[in-house]
Amino acid sequence: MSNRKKFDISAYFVVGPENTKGRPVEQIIKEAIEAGFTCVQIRSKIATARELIQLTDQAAQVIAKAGKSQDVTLLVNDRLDVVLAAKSQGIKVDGIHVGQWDIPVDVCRKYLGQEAIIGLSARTNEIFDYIRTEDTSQIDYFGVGPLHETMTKPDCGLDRDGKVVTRSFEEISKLVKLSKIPVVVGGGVKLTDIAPLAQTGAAGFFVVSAVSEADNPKQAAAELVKAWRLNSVIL
Ligand SMILES: Cc1ncc(COP(=O)(O)OP(=O)(O)O)c(N)n1
Ligand SMILES: Cc1nc(C(=O)O)sc1CCOP(=O)(O)O
Ligand SMILES: [Mg+2]
Repeated sequence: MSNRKKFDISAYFVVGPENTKGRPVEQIIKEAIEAGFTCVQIRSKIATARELIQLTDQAAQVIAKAGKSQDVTLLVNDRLDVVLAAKSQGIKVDGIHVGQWDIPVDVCRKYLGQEAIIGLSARTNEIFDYIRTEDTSQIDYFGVGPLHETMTKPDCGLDRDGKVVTRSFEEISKLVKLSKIPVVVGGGVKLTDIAPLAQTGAAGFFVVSAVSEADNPKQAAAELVKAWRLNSVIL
């Protein structure tokens, strides 16, 4: 199912070793997947390239052991080099997530090919401009946020004055209606956000800490997935 025509970003887990309170990343990924998460992004600002390749390998193996290689999408944040190295080692990684200041989408597409899944994030108001002015045909989804200020990524949503600008459900609904590609929303997302978020028509939510820092990650993940399924307007 993880190809450009059919992939599921409804419950999207972003994680790296700095997010797990010292617990093994692969164990928490395993629990998130068992609980029904549909997409995993390996994201670390401290891990080396070799560590990121290893984490990607571990995630791919966990997904395969759960029998979900065709159902759960595995992406790497920022690092085209890591995706290429992982693929060259035979690791099943489906694509990359980049921001507007990262490796450009056309370069990712050139090296990863037409089958790869490429997500792009930007601040919501920039995405409105992006949708109006740019060709989005090479992008598979937009990652949008922050819904709330978050310690996981303190620099997200910063405006020119250094103030964090968060996104309203109304803005997200508007963006979802305008966008030709799916929109996944994150940034401080907690269980209580899932129902109103699902009602915006977004394709999904992404979280780091709501799962990775939970006392019981599997239970936290299961509650998020259940809430999304109960409230989603997308069938
Ligand atoms: C699904 C998703 N959406 C947004 C982001 C943020 O990407 P970016 O702005 O490039 O910031 P970093 O994650 O690289 O710090 C994301 N990673 N995933
Ligand atoms: C990786 C990332 N991107 C964001 C954005 O708004 O673009 S917020 C974010 C981190 C989200 O972590 P948590 O679920 O712990 O708040
Ligand atoms: Mg980035």
